[in-house]
Amino acid sequence: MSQRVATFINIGERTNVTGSAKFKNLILAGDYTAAIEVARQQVEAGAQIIDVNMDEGLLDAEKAMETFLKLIAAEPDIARVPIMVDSSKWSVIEAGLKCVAGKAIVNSISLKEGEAPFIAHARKVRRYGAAAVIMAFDEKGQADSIERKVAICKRAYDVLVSKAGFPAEDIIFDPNIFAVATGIEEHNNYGVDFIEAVRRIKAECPHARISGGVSNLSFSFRGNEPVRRAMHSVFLYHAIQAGMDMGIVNAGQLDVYDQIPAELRDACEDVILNRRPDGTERLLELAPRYKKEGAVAETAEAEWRSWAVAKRLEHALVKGIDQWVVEDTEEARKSARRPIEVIEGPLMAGMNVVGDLFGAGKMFLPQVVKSARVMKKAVAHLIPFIEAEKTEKSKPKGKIVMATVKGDVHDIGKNIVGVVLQCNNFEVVDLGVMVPVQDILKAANENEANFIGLSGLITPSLDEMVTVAEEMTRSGFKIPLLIGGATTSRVHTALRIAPRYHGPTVHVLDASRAVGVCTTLASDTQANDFTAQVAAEYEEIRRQRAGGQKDKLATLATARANGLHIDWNAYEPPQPTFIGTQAFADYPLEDLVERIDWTPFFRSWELAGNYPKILDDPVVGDSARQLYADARKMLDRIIAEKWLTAKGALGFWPSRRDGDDVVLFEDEARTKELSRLFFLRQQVGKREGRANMCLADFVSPDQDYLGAFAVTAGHGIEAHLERFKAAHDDYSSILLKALADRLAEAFAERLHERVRKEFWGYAADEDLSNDALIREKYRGIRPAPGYPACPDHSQKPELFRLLNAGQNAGLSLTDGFAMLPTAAVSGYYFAHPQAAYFGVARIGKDQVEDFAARRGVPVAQAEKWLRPNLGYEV
Ligand SMILES: C[S@@+](CC[C@H](N)C(=O)[O-])C[C@H]1O[C@@H](n2cnc3c(N)ncnc32)[C@H](O)[C@@H]1O
Repeated sequence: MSQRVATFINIGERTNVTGSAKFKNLILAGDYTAAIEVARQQVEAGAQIIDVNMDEGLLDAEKAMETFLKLIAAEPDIARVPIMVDSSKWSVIEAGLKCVAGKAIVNSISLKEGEAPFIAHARKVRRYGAAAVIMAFDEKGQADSIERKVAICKRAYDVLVSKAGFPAEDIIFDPNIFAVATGIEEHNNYGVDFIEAVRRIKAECPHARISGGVSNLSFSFRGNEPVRRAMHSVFLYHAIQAGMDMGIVNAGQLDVYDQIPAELRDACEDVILNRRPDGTERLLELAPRYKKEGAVAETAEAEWRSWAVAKRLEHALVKGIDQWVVEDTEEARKSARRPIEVIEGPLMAGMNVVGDLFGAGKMFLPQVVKSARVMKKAVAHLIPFIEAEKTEKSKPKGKIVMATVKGDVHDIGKNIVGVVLQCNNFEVVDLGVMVPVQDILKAANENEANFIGLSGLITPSLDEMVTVAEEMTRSGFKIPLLIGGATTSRVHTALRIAPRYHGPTVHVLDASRAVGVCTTLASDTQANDFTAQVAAEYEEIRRQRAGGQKDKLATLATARANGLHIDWNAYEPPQPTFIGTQAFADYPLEDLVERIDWTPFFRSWELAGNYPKILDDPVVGDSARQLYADARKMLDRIIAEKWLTAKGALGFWPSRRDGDDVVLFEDEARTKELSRLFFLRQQVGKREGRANMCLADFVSPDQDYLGAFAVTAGHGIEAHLERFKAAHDDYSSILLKALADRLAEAFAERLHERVRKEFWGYAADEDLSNDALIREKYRGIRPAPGYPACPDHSQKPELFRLLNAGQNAGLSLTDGFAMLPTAAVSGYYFAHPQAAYFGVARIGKDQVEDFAARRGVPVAQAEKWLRPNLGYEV
């Protein structure tokens, strides 16, 4: 099969006014520029011949044919494929033939009006050196049975060869493909008739070729593209084996026969080969299920594998197919002067297409990451050759330490920038993702870096970048700081980051600018001018932004007076079933799967929309479905092969509120103080009747309880990340990280549910669906340090101490209070029915001083911890 498929010729059908409404409208509107693009797209999608038809009542078809073909002749990338001049009018065909420089194909002539005109037309075709499509048509009409198909073709063949001197190899028969599965019994054998006729015509008419308009076949399934594509693929699979040489078919829209789901493929086969009387009913029954399933495979594999190597590399990059990338890269390398040219040429060109599609919203992050995986594999193959080639002269232009900052796992942008810089002779020290500031500075020192590049995709990264800038200043760095990533901007860099760093700070818009910026900054002559110019631009941005008025904050005393006043006399605090902690050493992952909230999973890949609706989204649905299928597949393996271990701890303690603190005790008598948690209160002005909230307000000043938890699903992840790293597989790596995050969140959700029903037991009868759980329709909250109601991350060490999270859950904290393993969730449990989430937002200096005094730390330390919430400049 594959051998024959490789020689099968696709005839593009979109430049046909009778078949494409879009093309017709362009021609009617005289928009030939856009019409030519249609031809180009066809060729790019793999058409090896393009069929041009201008048979439209409102058109001067001869003129249109002439104009269009002349324009095409001037486009080398289109003109390289033969043109099929298609018309039912001989005058139009002749007008076309006059404009085609290379070998043309006439579509079509037939015995419809008898032998004499047929011979006359054939002779004329011959004079132009063209080939011709011969329709299986005679004086009696179209051939509809095997016998008539074969008989008419044989007769035409004999006439052409013996009477018109027509070369047999220039004869292309079209024995008519008719629609099957129409509900009319006579039509059931049409597929078989065509295939059988092909076999016999090939035997009886040596050297002649066979073609056909494939889309007719599936006419009854209009509107169901996936089923139509499957039918076409199955049909061609058999017809090509029988000897079909070419076909009018949308080349980019054929599924790979082997990849069609077996059930659908069998049903199509039953219909096309007329294998069972109820074939049509069965396919009709099945069809709706596949309507939304999308493409089985974008382009028939055999087809794109035959393209030129640069085109193949581009296709592999755009489609994220890594199967052949090493062999294609090797082929490109062999024909390149230097290995680096493969990167600078076809690979970068392919990545540019990816970048453009991504930018235009036609491609989404999961696909881009798959593309990056292809790129990485290609580059990994080339690196040894590039290294081997390096001479004394090619010293790196500079060294850059790059990192995705702490709190962020996204590194595609960074990786691409890294690749581009490496290709341009910069040395890249890539520290990976979630890199704490200390590690960045340490690496920069150790490597004597010339620049530091920070990347981030999520908003919290912006603050982390400010921290890095401050730390760089504190540590006396002077080297340029480059800021990049989707969430960053020139304005944020100018307003927040640049003022915190004493050296040059430059926002780099995208990978393509990175080389220019680094080259300029590495240049002895240009660096100073450039940094001065950027600094002046940023100063101007700051000047323009200055002066915006902010709401006035209430004093801490006023805010406290306006706190939430719960009637504690009317409340009986529920007693937990135990005091102290409980550990879960190996929580079953199976128990977590149904608690997974998939919506944030898609968001982490920048696919907007709620699960499960997102799977049917008209824009991102295809991407989302593909990603979801990959995720479920990996999740099954995570569980079956126990890639990850979930560990956690929870605890309950007698407690009491003390101002804005909550005091925890070892004993029910509340005499032995165990801990004190320091909460913050809203100070932004409130409307009448709205409280200035603080989490402490939800705890009784007499006798109450507070709970806490810390869970992770990240144990064991490293070995697998290493494995993916070795395979240059960022896609699987990020997928695994995202799934581990999901499992950790699901663990938190599941544990909270058990807390309410079992361990604290204040809602034993709760019975909520997963959807209701996700919407947090239950009593009580589990606020997490670092989130808006308790934005202070620095309370995490105390939380971890209380839970003995190190021993009980194998969890630790980085210097920046990020939890390790990364897939982790922690927080407090509040049980009061009025407990709700809120945001502390901006706070005043009076509260920061009060907070510092309560915690026994200098005000400056408190300001550092609370920086994102400070309502004043420091
Ligand atoms: C980040 S989402 C996580 C749940 C989501 N279903 C998931 O799987 O990703 C919600 C959690 O964030 C925390 N959270 C949300 N809003 C908060 C707030 N204002 N203050 C404190 N914590 C908050 C709580 O721990 C809450 O359970």
